[in-house]
Amino acid sequence: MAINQLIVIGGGIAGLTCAESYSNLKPNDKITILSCSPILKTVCNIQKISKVLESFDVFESQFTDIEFKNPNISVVICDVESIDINQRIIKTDKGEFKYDYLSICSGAKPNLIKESPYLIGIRDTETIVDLKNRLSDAKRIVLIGNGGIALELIHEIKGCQIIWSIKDKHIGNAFFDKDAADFLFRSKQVKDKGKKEQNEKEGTNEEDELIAKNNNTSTPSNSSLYKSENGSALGPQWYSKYNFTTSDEYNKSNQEKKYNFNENVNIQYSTFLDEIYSKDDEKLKEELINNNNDNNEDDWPVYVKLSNGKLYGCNFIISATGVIPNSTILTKGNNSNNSNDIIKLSNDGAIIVNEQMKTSVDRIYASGDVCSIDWSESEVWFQMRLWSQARTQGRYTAQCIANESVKNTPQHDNLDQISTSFEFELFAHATKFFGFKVIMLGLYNGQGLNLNNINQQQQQHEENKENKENEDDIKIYTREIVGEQYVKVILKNGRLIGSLLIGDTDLEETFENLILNQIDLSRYGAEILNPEIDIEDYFD
Ligand SMILES: Cc1cc2nc3c(=O)[nH]c(=O)nc-3n(C[C@H](O)[C@H](O)[C@H](O)COP(=O)(O)OP(=O)(O)OC[C@H]3O[C@@H](n4cnc5c(N)ncnc54)[C@H](O)[C@@H]3O)c2cc1C
Ligand SMILES: NC(=O)C1=CN([C@@H]2O[C@H](COP(=O)(O)OP(=O)(O)OC[C@H]3O[C@@H](n4cnc5c(N)ncnc54)[C@H](O)[C@@H]3O)[C@@H](O)[C@H]2O)C=CC1
Repeated sequence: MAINQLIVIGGGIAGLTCAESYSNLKPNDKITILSCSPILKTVCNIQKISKVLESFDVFESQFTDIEFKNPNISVVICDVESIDINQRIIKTDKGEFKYDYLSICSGAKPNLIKESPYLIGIRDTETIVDLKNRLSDAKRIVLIGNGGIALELIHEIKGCQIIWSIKDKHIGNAFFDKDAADFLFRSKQVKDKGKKEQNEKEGTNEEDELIAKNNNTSTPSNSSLYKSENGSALGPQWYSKYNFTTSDEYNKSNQEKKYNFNENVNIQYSTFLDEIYSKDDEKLKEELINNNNDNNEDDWPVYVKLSNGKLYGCNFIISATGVIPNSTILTKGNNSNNSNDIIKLSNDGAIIVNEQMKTSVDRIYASGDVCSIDWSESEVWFQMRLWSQARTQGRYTAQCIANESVKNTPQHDNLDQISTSFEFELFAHATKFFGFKVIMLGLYNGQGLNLNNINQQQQQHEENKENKENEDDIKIYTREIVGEQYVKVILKNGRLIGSLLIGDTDLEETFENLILNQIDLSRYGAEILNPEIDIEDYFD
């Protein structure tokens, strides 16, 4: 029986899941993980929320723990430089490695909008340590971006002013439409107010909680040995381990000024970052003369000019503006940047894989943030660069490689099936924003539908307080209790195709079943969201 050598590049969630799943499927094969970070990401405490939704914790494991647990896995800490696809050799700073099969799980890095020593991105533990250090004496920062990281940071960073520049008209555009974003925004204010009142009543304050939280902060590990490379992406609720209060505020035990979201966050809607000026930049002097100087009474190390002409001095800038897939390890030396390129990439630079997670090169597979998937035939699944998808893809890739390796051999019939393409049938994501549980199912935001129609319909909904059918036979129903929960469903031709659930709604399992079963719900109309009715009774 031939023993295959599988090489996995990357020790993030996709890489480790791929390596461990393959190890279970083919315990006699050899697996080598090449990672520039000695800290690998493992998943623990997996809890099934529904058929497709699960929550889990992500732990940082030493590579020696992984080798101990899986005798056929070895880990080499190295920097992969390029891949000779003809000789099937991987070139690294620690020498060359030959593979029979290769799984590229090299993740992504922050897409920084400008180069500046005052501008940082957030990805791994190291970048968080940098953020924490910079915050310790910061009075004002500028946050650019309106996606997952920005939403988390705006909720967590306390004690300094944040100028939040977003290119959209509402917050959280990467995840939410205006309706849902407004709900979150208003609910956060209600929640903050309630918390403040309760604290005052009980004589506790936010600082006590933060001190407790800070005491629990584990020593951050050095996640990457290579300065030029990033470590693995942080885990769910990564921020709960850290306290992002500036020491200035934090150390004043009897401070008068309490944190207040409205006062501390200045949102600049529909703006882009135009320029960054260091304080001794000649052009800055001109800008300061021309600009209304109200925002800049202090002397700041760096200044930011936004597209609306406003100039803000600040201590530093966070660019939370998406990611760039780490695909150059495969393209280097293989692509020449023309249409005949051997390695097929998507527009955003990710490695395109087919329905077997195989790249355009034989024996090379890819999964997680580095890959691009557009083969799913399901109308209600789409790719987003998330933990849950990286895990599913890593497992499915292991299955595909194992299937391929036993093709036309007697072992074929004995191979376990731990994953199928069914895992790409329904988009499902469970997370938390502003302290609220958030569940996204299917086309929860009307992705790929005629959004103008949907938006118009939502406007009508606001004006008329009733939903109307549009040309595409798409109906959107929403219900909300400010500060508690928000429920949105999207129906196409009477069938549920997406749902967004914020707060403890207990509806995830029911709606997931309704999307998967594609039952015609037309006759229920808006009743589908009537809280007096137990919707499950209808469909038992
Ligand atoms: C701050 C933050 C918060 C997030 N929060 C959530 C969340 O709440 N929920 C959610 O679902 N998703 C979240 N995500 C997204 C999620 O973390 C990623 O989608 C997921 O971790 C991707 O996993 P991956 O294994 O593909 O990549 P990564 O975790 O980036 O791992 C890539 C690995 O490849 C290695 N590597 C890269 N280049 C090389 C090289 N040349 N040589 C050797 N090794 C290399 C890296 O060291 C790393 O080990 C968050 C992301 C960030 C940055
Ligand atoms: N709870 C969760 O599920 C979380 C998931 N993540 C994931 O981590 C990854 C990284 O997060 P983010 O960086 O927040 O990416 P993101 O994709 O969530 O959001 C990127 C944001 O940057 C904006 N943007 C892009 N280019 C810009 C430019 N030039 N100027 C101004 N704005 C620009 C986009 O409009 C968008 O609002 C994403 O894949 C995200 O899905 C991150 C945090 C939390």
